[in-house]
Amino acid sequence: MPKTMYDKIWENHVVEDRGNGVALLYIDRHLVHEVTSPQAFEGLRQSGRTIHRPDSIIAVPDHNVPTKDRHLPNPDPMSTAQLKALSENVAEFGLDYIPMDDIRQGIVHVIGPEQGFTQPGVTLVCGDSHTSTHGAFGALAFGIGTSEVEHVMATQTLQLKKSKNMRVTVTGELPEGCSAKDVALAIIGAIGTGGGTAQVIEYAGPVIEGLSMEGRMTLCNMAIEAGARAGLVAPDEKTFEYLKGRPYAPKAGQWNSAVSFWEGLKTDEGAVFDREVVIDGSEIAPLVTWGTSPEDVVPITGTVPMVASFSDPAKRESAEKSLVYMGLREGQPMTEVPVDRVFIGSCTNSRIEDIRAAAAVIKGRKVSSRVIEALVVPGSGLVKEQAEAEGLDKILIEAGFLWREPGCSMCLAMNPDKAGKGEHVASTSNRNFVSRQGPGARTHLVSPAMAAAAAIAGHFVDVRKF
Ligand SMILES: CC(C)[C@H](C(=O)O)[C@@H](O)C(=O)O
Ligand code: SF4
Repeated sequence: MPKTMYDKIWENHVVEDRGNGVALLYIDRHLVHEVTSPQAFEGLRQSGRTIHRPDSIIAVPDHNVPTKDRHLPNPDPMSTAQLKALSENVAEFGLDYIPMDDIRQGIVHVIGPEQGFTQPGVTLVCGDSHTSTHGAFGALAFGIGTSEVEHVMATQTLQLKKSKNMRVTVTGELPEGCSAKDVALAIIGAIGTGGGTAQVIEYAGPVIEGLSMEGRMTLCNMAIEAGARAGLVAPDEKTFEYLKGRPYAPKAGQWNSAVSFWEGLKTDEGAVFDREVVIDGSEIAPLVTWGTSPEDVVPITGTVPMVASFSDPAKRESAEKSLVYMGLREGQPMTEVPVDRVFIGSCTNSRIEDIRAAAAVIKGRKVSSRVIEALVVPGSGLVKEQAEAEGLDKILIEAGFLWREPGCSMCLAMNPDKAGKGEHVASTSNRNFVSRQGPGARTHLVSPAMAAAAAIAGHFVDVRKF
């Protein structure tokens, strides 16, 4: 019977079939950050257990790290405690660790692929919901809770229920001025934040094939915002090219056999998906969110929706609340929404391609005087180094942007980078929840090019006409 890529990876990892679609699955790789690991290490210590395969783990601090003045004491005692716990735990358990002052440090979902640790066909977990990012390489990658982190550390397995197969095909050609972020937002806008529940989404079609690895990561990163267990893209020449020569990638002697195994992972001709969604990529426009859920998207050419336009009463009620929180009025053109702060970063959009896209818009222009602060936070030290080698930092700094050290930063404000109450933030991150970027802050999700254009204009603007 023809199989999907998800079926194949699942079957390759079953240790024990427990019936009813439940199985004990072997976990190949595990990424660890400071927020969701302290209790897991503590649990191991208390039960006198060790880590089954220390070589399956890379640990890195990212959420709490300050993005400036790293030589000074961390102002937040909770962050300090978590960062200290991570460095002590990795030493005690003998794990690969990328400390804060290492050029390779960065957001866990940026550094995994960058180090070649993320590979096609593997099962990869992390105590973090955006682990779906790694599906861009054809890895079965998903977020787990802290108790599962401990379980994987101790046993290298997880008991899981198999998800359903869903395929989202994006046809046609992406219009000028649109990027992977707009594709991700368009999909969530179409299927909703519950659209992928209990499913693994395989992204396919010419638009997906045309995306770079960075773009595919942006797309899979947001699979979780559509409620999916994981996102997947079939590995191809771009995937192999990206991985070749990276520190953890297969070495010369094993490379060819790895590639032929990876080539066999793609979904077989005629495999049946439980659900198929087709989106016309040529209809996608640069998108902006107006509400407090990632599904609340409108094209930049559009207006804030009328509450009465939602047929579902629950959605009507939440739209009403969102508009009050966001300080927007029904029918307001999106280009009239002001921007007080700009954040270009996060595991969604902090890779070199994202910084290049922002710099291309910003070059020779100045950040609007109404913008309090415009931040660019590269996803890793290596991204930062590359951007600086290309002179992108200079373009950004000359325009009035702040150029920072890598980390999660204002994506979730677990560090000193926060937006103020009532401020509208043009943000390249993935969640626009209430107070996500600081108490009372109003997040609008956009692509890097759209965030850059908003910084210059001081309000949202169509980057295609900019
Ligand atoms: C802190 C962590 C548990 C959390 C997650 O799992 O996603 C964070 O990364 C986020 O983006 O909200
Ligand atoms: S950048 Fe944001 S979404 Fe990504 S791991 Fe960090 S906090 Fe979570």
